[in-house]
Amino acid sequence: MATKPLSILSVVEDVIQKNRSQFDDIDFTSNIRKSEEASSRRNEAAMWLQNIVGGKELLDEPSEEAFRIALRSGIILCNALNKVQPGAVPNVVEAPSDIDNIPDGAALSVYQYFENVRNFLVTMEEMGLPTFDASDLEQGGKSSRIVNCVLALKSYSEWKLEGKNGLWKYGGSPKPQPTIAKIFVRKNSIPFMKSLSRGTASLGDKDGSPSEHSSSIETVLNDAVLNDGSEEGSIPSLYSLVREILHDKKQEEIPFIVESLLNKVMEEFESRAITVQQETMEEIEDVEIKQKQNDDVKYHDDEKSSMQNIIQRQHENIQELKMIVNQTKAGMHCLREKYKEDFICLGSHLYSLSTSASRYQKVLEENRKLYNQMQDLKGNIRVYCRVRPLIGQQNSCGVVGSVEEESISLVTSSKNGKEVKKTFTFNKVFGPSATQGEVFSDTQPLIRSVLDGFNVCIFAYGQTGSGKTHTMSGPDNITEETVGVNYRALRDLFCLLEQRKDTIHYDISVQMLEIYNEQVRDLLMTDASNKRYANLVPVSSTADVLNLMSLGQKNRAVGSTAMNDRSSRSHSCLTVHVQGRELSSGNGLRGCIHLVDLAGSERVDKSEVTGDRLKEAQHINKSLSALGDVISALAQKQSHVPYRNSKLTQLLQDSLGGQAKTLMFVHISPEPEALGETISTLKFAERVSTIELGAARANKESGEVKELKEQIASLKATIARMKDGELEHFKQPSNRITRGRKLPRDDCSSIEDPKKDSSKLKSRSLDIGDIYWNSPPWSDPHGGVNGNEDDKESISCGSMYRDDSLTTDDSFSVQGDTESKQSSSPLWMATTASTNDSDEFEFATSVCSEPDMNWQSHSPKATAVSSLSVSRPKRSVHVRQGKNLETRTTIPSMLSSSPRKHSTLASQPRKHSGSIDAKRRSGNAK
Ligand SMILES: Nc1ncnc2c1ncn2[C@@H]1O[C@H](COP(=O)(O)OP(=O)(O)OP(=O)(O)O)[C@@H](O)[C@H]1O
Repeated sequence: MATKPLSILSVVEDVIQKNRSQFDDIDFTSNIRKSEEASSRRNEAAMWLQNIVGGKELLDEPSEEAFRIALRSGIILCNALNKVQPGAVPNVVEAPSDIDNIPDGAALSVYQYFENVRNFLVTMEEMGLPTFDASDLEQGGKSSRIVNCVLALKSYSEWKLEGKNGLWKYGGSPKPQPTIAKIFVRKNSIPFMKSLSRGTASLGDKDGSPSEHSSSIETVLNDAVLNDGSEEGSIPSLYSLVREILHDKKQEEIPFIVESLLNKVMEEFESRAITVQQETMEEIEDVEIKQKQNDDVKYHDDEKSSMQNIIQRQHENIQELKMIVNQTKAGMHCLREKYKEDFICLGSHLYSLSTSASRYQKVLEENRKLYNQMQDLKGNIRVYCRVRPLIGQQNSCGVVGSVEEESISLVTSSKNGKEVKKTFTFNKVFGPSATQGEVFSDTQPLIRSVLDGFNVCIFAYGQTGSGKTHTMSGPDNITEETVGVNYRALRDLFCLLEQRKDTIHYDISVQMLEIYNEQVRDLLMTDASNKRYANLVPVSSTADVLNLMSLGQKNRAVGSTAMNDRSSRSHSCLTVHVQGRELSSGNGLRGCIHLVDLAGSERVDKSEVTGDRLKEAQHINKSLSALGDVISALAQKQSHVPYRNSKLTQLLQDSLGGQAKTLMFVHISPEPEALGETISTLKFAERVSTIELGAARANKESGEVKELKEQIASLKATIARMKDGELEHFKQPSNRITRGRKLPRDDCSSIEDPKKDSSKLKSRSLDIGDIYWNSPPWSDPHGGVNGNEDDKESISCGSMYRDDSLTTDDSFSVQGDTESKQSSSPLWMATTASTNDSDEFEFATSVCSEPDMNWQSHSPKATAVSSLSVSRPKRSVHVRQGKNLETRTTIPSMLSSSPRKHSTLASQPRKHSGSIDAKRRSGNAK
């Protein structure tokens, strides 16, 4: 849009050009009306002044000239102002007293003129009321401004009279309200108006020729040009235009034409200014938009560049990360290689470690072997002698002359009264002052053997009151120092067990039996109704064993005799069964230790007893005599060892043969009156100590053998199930395949009920069925020593299995069905049983627990060590040359075989026939 230049000259020129014709047709009627309006206003002002001030200076309707002259002195104006606003002009210079004589129009003194008018105008201006120029009072034609001023004061006065306060706003002024455009125009208004004023004044000249008018207009235009400062070149055309308009106009028309022209110029100028302003605003907006767009572009550019920077940085980061990943990969590769090497290294270390471990195992095994070989070299039957102190005679040694490491001398008097010294040699001799600990220290190695799978028997032998119970159990008031071999042995057992727990797992069970008058009784029995089964109680600590021992002691039959009121007339046997499994190989081993406190060995005639006590003593002597027979048979390498002659030898069978290690504590009393018994005891003991059996063997079986056995057992079970009828046959008591032998009926009937409750101890009762199905076989690489049938029958490892040839209908029965027995796996048992002929008591131990089925299926060689009827190669029994052969004959009660009570078993064919029976028959034939 083309914007017209905003210069006064161009505006004036344009206005003149546009309104040229209009200036020619000015309506003078309106001019007249305006003139009338002006005179009316003047009259109103004059009237108001006259009313408020009074006086006669002002006429009712004064002419413009008269109005001006009346007000020239400023007195009326100041007085009127003081009336409206009292004290507004404090000092009003009054007119001289002869003012009436002063001609009209005569000039007042300069002082009056200046002072009053000035004060009036200043005050009016301060009050915010319209004013006029002081010169307006001097020149004609300007009364309208003076009139306006007076009417404004009047209006103010009326506003005040209405009781209003605050800022008064003049509403009656013909002045238009200022606008933006007018403000803009008013910039040049003062000189412009002055020019107009001057122009008007010049137009008012009487001469009033157009050239003079033109000259006035020219002056106005010149002022405008000078103030505008532009378009100097257009002045001539503007002059000619103005002249053209005014040259034919009358004098009185010119002000109106000029006023009209100026109004139009003002309007045009305002509209143009607004337009220019709008255009300027639009331009500014355009510029701003462009600026903004530029800014946006710049922002986008900046953003783009920052994004590019970010991308660049990220790219660099990615590169860096790639580098790190590559480095990490390389590191990982190195690490993997290193780990591989480490693994290989570790593997080789592990291999060497495992090799070392297996070597260590071998060394350990070798160590065990050597250890037990060393024990073997000491002899499998060892005899320790212990001398009891003289009771009540601390300083006397009685008949004991001297006690050496391995020998003891007795001082006796001969027939001729001379003192004779008799010396006896043993593996070890403990004097009266030997402590319980010292006695046990030489027993300790045997305990270790038990955990290595050997059978051990420690028994205390000696006459009543010689200290057997003291050695085995301890005195009545037991302390840590005085506890006997039993407790110490078990404590050691558990100690070793703990040490070996990383290599071998052990299960320990305890059995406690008593043989009284050739009757076997379970000392751990808590249930009186169940007399036929001996308890085998699992234990896990010495405390458990102590509790059991205490229960056993309570159950044990104790009576008094003339010689020792605390004497026990029964044999008691504490048996500890050990079953171990090597954790590495799975190989199993079994061992057991019998701790036997024998009844007193004194002769009946010295016991001075009769009746029941005599019977007890006879039984005791009989069983000890049977023990002597067995030992004698072993010493003389007899083909037949009469284990079956007493319950005691049956019980200890496994510990008296070549399989076991035996330790006999021989106790002697130092009292002179016991000399005879002492000598007999020592002779017997010395004889025993000369026996040297073959090397003992551990009860071990390899994992492979064990596995095969399990398979066989499983197959047998299947066969048994298939052949149900046959199984039923086995279930019949009369047909049951068992091993054992008959015992007198009263053995069982005489069993006493302890009626003791030991509910704290968990025990389990075992029966023959357990053995039948589950007991592991006993293998003997050496085979048997006895070739004849008696031996086959009598070979026992401390157990007596019922022979089916001996069983009768009222014998013990298998508890539960046979298959169910497979689920329980007891290894050892003791049972009581009865037959038609007599009651029987049977007890079994680990070493004789092979089931008959297994036993039958084994080859003779493999099963040679099975308890009953498998022939064994002859073992070497060496009898050391004793110093005194007389020993053999001086203990008739022990060494001379009492009439052997051969079991009918030997001559009776066994019902569970097979190779075993065939062998037996062939043995009989020999
Ligand atoms: N080495 C010893 N030191 C101190 N006292 C002992 C010793 N040996 C035994 N006695 C004491 O001698 C007495 C008899 O001992 P003990 O009862 O052990 O004999 P025993 O051989 O078991 O008799 P019995 O055959 O009648 O059972 C007890 O009072 C016991 O304390």
